[in-house]
Formats: sequence, C-alpha cells, structure tokens
Amino acid sequence: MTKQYAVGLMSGTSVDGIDAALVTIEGSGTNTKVELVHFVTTSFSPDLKERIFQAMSENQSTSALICSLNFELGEVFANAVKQVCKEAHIPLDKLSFIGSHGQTIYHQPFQTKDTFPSTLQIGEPSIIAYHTKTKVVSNFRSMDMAAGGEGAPLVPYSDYLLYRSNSHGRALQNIGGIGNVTVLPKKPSLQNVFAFDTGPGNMVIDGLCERLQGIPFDKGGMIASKGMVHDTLAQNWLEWESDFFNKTPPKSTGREMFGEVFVNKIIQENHHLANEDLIATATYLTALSIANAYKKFVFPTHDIYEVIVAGGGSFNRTLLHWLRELLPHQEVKVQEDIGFSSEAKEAVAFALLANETLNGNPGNVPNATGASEPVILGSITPCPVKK
Ligand SMILES: Nc1ncnc2c1ncn2[C@@H]1O[C@H](COP(=O)(O)OP(=O)(O)OP(=O)(O)O)[C@@H](O)[C@H]1O
Ligand SMILES: CC(=O)N[C@H]1[C@@H]2OC[C@@H](O2)[C@@H](O)[C@@H]1O[C@H](C)C(=O)O
Repeated sequence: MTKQYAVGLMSGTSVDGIDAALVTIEGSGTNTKVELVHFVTTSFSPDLKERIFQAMSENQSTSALICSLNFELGEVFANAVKQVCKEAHIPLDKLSFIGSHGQTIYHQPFQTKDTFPSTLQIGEPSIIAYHTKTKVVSNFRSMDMAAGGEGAPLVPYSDYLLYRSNSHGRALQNIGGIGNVTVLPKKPSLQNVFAFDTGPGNMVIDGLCERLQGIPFDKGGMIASKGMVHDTLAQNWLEWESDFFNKTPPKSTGREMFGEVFVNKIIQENHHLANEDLIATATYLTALSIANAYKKFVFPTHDIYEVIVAGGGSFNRTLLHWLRELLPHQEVKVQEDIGFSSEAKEAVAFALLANETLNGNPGNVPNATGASEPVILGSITPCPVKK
C-alpha cells in the first residue's frame, strides 16, 4: 500500500468558508489509513458570501449568477488547496488527488409539484484541477440520488471506517449548518450503520445572530448563556416542521427548511422577547431537536454509550450544555476528546470518499441515504497535464 497525499474540500451549509484538509491516505475500504497533516479554513469575502446566499434564495437567484459562481468558486477552492499545501510545505506536485464536495446551492431530495428530486453542488472541478494540476473527484451526491437515495448524508461511510468501536455503540453528531447523526452500533457492519439529518445545526442560531445582532454566529454560545430559554416556544417552533421531525429516517434537510423563512417567522412572531432570549431559545431548539431524534429513532433500538460531537457547533458551550442536560444517560464528548479534529472531520471525509471512488469502491451507506444499493460516487476530472 502506498501512502498518498490528498486534499479534502468542504464548504458547508453555514457558508462560513472552505475547510481544506491535507491528509495522507493509504489502502481503501476497511483497510484505509488516513492521517490529518494540516487543516485550514479560508473565509469567503463578505461579498462572495452574500452572492452565495443570493444564489440559494428562491426569490433572488438567477441562472447567470449560479453559472458565474460555479467558476468563481472553482478558483476559490483551488486557492484553498494551494494554501493548505503551502502551509504544510508540501509541493502541489506531491498531491495525488483532491476530493471536493462543492457548495450546495439547492437540495430537494423529493419530487414536488414543480421539481424533480435533485441536488446541486457547485465549484467547477476543471478549474480546481487546472489550477492545482491535480485530479479532482467531485459531484459526490448525484450517483446516490440516481440510485433512489437522498444524496445525503454521505459522511456516514467515513464515520464507519474511522470511528467504529468493538466495545460500545456510538452516535457521531455533526453540528454544522444542519445537524446530522451517524449511529454506529457496537461492532458495526455497513449493513447496520444508519444516519440521518436531525434538523437545524447552527443555521437558526446564525440566522438570528445575523438579523438581530449583525454578527455571523454566537461565539462560544456566550449570548445564549445570558438569555432565558422559553422551552414551550422551542417546542412550538419544532412543530412548524413536524412532518420532517416525525418522518422515519433516512431523511435529509437544508437551508430550504431551516434558513431565511424559518428565522423570519421566529422574529416576526416574537417581537416582545429580548435578542438573547431568542438566541438562547434557538440554541435550546437545536439541542432539543437532536435529543428528540435520538429518543424517537435511535434509543428504542440501539444502546448508545457516547455521543461525539463535531462541526462548528462543538464550540458552542451553551449548546453542549443543553445537549448534556437532555441526554443524561450518554457521555457527550467532542471529537478532540477522542483524538480527532471537530473542524476537519467533513473535509477529511471527502478525501476519504474520493479515495474510495478512485479505488472503485461504493461510498454511500444505503441506510443513511435511502439508496437502493451501494454505488460508486462522484465524477472524476483528470489532472489536465502529464505529471
Ligand atoms: N467558536 C464558535 N462558537 C460557537 N459557534 C461556532 C464557533 N465556531 C463555529 N461555530 C458555528 O459553526 C458554524 C460552522 O460550522 P461548520 O463549519 O461545521 O458548518 P458547515 O460545514 O458549513 O455545515 P454543514 O455541516 O451543515 O454542511 C458557524 O456558522 C457557527 O455557527
Ligand atoms: C445537501 C447537503 O449539502 N447536505 C449536507 C448538510 O450539512 C449537514 C447535513 O446537511 C448533511 O446531510 C450534508 O452534509 C454532510 C457533509 C454529509 O453529506 O454527510
């Protein structure tokens, strides 16, 4: 088995920037060994961030904007690859491949009266490949959808490879823009791993911070820690999307459900509450949606000893406090407690998924996405020059 350098790129639903993880990787499937060499998060400029949100918005988006952003983001992703390699003193020509998730612009996993089941991640792989002179694997979600899946979540495959335990059941909870969990039973197999989106991660908290305080997020959960939680209000807000919360997994969601419209409704209906009370209640809402999801869909059938939190939400101490209160029988840890990085997890996963694609292995977990079978994910864009 040869050790290769690879970069995983993730730009998530929070639109806070690009996560780039430089890893070494060897082997494939259950023999994969992956090590994080270096990690960077590069922020989007405020103007670019605004245009990405505009492209996602059903009222403001245009085809010209999406077309142009696709190429612009390709360059921004290529720059993130260059930066992570430069900081680690690894020359670009040592890179074997890049796994790029892209920026989700729209995710509609179901047939509706106007739309076909579909998902769109942009950030043109040819531009990334050209500027880095490296092969790129991208467009990971489409093949799973072709096989009848929701195209998300995909990280469960990497969770299975990296975090399975022979001694106890684990829940790996990501709290990014959206919250999603991978359930790894004790001594798991790919057949009994399952996963689903639990609901909002930081998306509602961030939306309120932006609208009420003019700041992108609640650092450390400080604002929420000063506010008062109105728990019946949080229960009511969850009721607005009760179809999603009651649905049996597999299921996935996004900004279409917990973005602008959800946040606007909270603000419109609660003028009388102080800003910190609204942010505190939204923080509780995320914790409650996670705990409710476990009580409904995980605990009845699975013995879970520990919950390991990743993603930006793991830095929100108030959110973790509520999660621990609501899950008194589990140990709620963060990735760092078990020797991994909370921030790099998803970017590492896309390097690992690209490696599976290049080795001809499926990368979806049908119990997580609802696909009819395991399929090889992604599109491969070759290195544009002979190396
Ligand atoms: N120090 C911090 N304190 C509190 N919250 C934080 C902190 N750092 C990051 N966050 C939160 O985490 C979010 C980013 O998380 P992350 O990068 O995991 O999301 P993402 O990958 O964009 O989303 P997803 O996983 O849904 O695609 C920020 O928008 C913010 O809400
Ligand atoms: C369509 C899309 O981009 N979904 C994201 C989002 O962010 C978290 C959650 O919703 C998850 O379903 C998914 O991302 C991770 C990386 C996944 O596929 O596992």
